[in-house]
Amino acid sequence: MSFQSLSASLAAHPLYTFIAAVLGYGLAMQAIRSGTRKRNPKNLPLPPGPKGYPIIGNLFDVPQPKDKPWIVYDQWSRKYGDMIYFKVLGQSFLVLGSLQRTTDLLDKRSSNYSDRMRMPMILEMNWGYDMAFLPYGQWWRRHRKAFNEHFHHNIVNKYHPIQLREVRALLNRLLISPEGFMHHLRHTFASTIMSVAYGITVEDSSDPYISNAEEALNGLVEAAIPGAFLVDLIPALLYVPAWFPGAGFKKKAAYWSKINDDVINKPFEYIENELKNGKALVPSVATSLIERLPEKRDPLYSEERQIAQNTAAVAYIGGADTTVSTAQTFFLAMALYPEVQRKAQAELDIVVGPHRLPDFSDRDSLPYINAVVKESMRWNQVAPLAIGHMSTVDDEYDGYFIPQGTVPVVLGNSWSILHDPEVFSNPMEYVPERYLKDGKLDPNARQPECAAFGYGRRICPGRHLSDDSLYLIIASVLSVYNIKPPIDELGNPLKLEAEFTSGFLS
Ligand code: HEM
Repeated sequence: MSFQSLSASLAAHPLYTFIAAVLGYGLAMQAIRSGTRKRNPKNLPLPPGPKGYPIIGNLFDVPQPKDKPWIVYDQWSRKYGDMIYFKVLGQSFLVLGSLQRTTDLLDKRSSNYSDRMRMPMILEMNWGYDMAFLPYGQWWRRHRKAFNEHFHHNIVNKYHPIQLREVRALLNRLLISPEGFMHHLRHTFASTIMSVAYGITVEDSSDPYISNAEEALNGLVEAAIPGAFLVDLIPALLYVPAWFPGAGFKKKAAYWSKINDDVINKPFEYIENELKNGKALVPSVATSLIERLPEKRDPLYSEERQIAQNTAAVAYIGGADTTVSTAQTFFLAMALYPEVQRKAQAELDIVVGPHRLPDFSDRDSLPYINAVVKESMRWNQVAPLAIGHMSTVDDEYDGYFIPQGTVPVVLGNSWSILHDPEVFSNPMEYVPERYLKDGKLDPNARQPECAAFGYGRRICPGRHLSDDSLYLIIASVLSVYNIKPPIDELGNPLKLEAEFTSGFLS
């Protein structure tokens, strides 16, 4: 074989293509980095972090999504400080490990730190409809505005009747089959948010709307931590054929993409058709958005329809899995901390009494219950690294250079912030008393809301709805049930240990 034919057949070999893509990408990123040096005229240092290798950077140091990355970053913070900078294949990451850092950058400079990393895997999975992954700009703003109109602080009380109905149904399901509490909680939130978003009442969790959305979320949990799939770091891999070893991500992406199609289209089209046929529907986010669409011949119609469709789907997707996770945390905490449970029930006995169930009007009179809601948010965060923010221009901060260009993904380590032993003594313990002073909520205590819902202009817009749901579940369940550990065959309580899953949502 001649040298030319050998090199020609090598060039056609997929492994060669792969290696060339990795090296090419690494070299391109090195070139961008040299460009970065030119943009740093004061020659400021980058923030500290683990030293990496040329081209691959810290590829072998970064924790995998299954390894609870927030805990690893928390340990790194002790070595490098509360700003850790590292690179993987040219992509820069900046992990912020304290409230001061997230406030300075993500809140106070949020006009610069509100973009999102382009994640090819997420887009391949058809998540482009979810505003959580949209780049900062006009298209995102239009989505956020449509969403806020239905979920801002002063409007969420219109969903109280749905929340009351669903939480009471939960109490009934818990009575019939208490051992299924994990499933019942999931059903309650899915059903609540389905009613809010589409006005659809879901009788059973095997309902295809719910099972589709849950399957879509399973994919998101796997893929949404930056770097979880190599293709996010080496977008050239998108062009590798699906049969190529290591290109399994393509099959996964195609599967989830189809599921997402159904999540976006099916319930929305159902509501659209029912309205077209003149059916009287329960008012919902979807009906209100559809009724306000411009005429079909209006040039804005198709964009506005897409925003409406995306907004309803995102309400469901953003709301179904997050709050349920915090409610499950609450159940675990009650089984582990009976004394906390007893105090919460004593408060309910005095304020609500034995003849009715608590409702939203009781909330201001239940400081201990409110503290339990807060501690359930803090003890284990649903989204411990929030969602990565990205800067749009170069920045100087505290004597460091923070480059745009290769664009640092800025991860607020909410877990570190809410487990800082200087602020929360014994942070691994579940202690609602941290938020109380003289029997009232202490306004000076650090609130978990400062980090649990993310930061700046991207802060979670569903937080008010979620807070109401959590309060009602916690107050209602504790007013009629005791939560205890399971028992063994001799009737002795099993020893429980708190253990949380890893991934984008914990
Ligand atoms: C315990 C409950 C919840 C938690 C802990 C939570 C947490 C978060 C976090 C950490 C972010 C990322 C913020 C950032 O980028 O800095 C976020 C974004 C978002 N959340 Fe939530 N969330 C919860 C409930 C909900 C609910 C109930 C909804 C919908 C009704 C929702 C809808 C969204 C949306 C649409 C975004 C994207 C915002 C954007 O990128 O502009 N979330 N959430």
